[in-house]
Amino acid sequence: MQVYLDNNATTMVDPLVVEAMQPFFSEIYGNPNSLHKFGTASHPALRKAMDQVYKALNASDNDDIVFTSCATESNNWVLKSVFTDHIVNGEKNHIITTEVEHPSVLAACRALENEGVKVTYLPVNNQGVVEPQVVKSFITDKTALVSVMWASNETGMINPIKEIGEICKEKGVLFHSDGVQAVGKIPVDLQEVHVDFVSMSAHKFHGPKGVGALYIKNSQPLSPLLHGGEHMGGRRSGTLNVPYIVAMGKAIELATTNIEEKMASIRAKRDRLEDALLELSDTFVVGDRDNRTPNTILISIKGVEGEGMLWDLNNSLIGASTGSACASEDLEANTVMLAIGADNELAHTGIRLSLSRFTTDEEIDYTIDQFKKAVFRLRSISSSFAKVGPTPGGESKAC
Ligand SMILES: Cc1ncc(COP(=O)(O)O)c(CN[C@@H](CS)C(=O)O)c1O
Repeated sequence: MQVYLDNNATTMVDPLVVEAMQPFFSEIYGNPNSLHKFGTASHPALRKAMDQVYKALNASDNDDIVFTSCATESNNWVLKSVFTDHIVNGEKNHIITTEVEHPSVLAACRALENEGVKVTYLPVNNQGVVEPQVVKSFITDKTALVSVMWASNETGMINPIKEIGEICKEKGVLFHSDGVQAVGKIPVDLQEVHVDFVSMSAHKFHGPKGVGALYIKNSQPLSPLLHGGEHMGGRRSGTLNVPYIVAMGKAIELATTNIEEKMASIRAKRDRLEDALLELSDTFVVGDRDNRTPNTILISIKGVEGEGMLWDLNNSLIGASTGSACASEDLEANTVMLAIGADNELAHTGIRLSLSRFTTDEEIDYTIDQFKKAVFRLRSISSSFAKVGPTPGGESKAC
């Protein structure tokens, strides 16, 4: 048996999505910007995909949704164009974000710091979420943008986006949320929550890699990141990737139809897995599961290096991660665990398990069995665990 539990890194493309893409490779393949029939033949499908995304997000007709190549592009677009539109002219000079954002936000912010922008990286609490009043306390009349991820790719913890949005609206500050780990996984209603910009990525909800989108509230101005053509109303140049846009529409429709039912089913499997793993001594899971995306567990196993655990699980054909795939090469401590106050040793023991709607009960049973065997094996050769020994009574909990 092989079990894929790294769905926060990327997901399998739903076979129904693959089917929806097919006609647009060799049958309806014209350039949508061409005026002839080969080009206009793709327009109905493009309109349908756009409608599917609007419906899934409950976006208003006054809002814009622009397809991009990925969420990394969407995140960079917001940050760099807010800089262009509101900071270069001297109107503002400050951006607020958090310490635990995805690298595509953090690296873009660091690039803007090199341009002289003042960036505040807010801390998170011991649950790994940022507190609205902390956001409010750092907003000044020079703040151009607040950027806070909707849900963490590492922990699944969900930030108080509605409350932060109300603060930003009251203060007249633009608000961006990296919605990659929320869209398609939990309800996102953009008429319920005030956010100016939301980034998303199809390969997180069973669409293909290489297509994402940016939601822009009230179609407000935002300078293009890419120039050179009137595509997407001049918002984002580049020939439309028709099969992938069609795929994103189908994928978001599948992911958000009966989403509560889908969430309940995934959550039940996740909770069963989490409860079983917490039976191991000296383990803890980051964040209260009631405020977490239904598919994610970030578990720390005292005395077991994350990378070692990954390889052991890999030998059992179980795919997991120690944190975001973008950081998988470095053997650094998990930054989110450091941010919530774990010490350096503990922060090296994090394992991220992320399920999907395709995860089966049999796969959960297999994972529980193999995970416990791996922990026993690795602890038996672990110098640190042997030295310390298990905590009497083996304190294990979600926190
Ligand atoms: C919150 C968040 N924001 C942006 C991205 C990037 O999405 P792209 O469409 O691939 O560019 C990701 C992708 N996180 C993967 C790969 S690093 C993970 O293992 O956590 C994300 O989780």
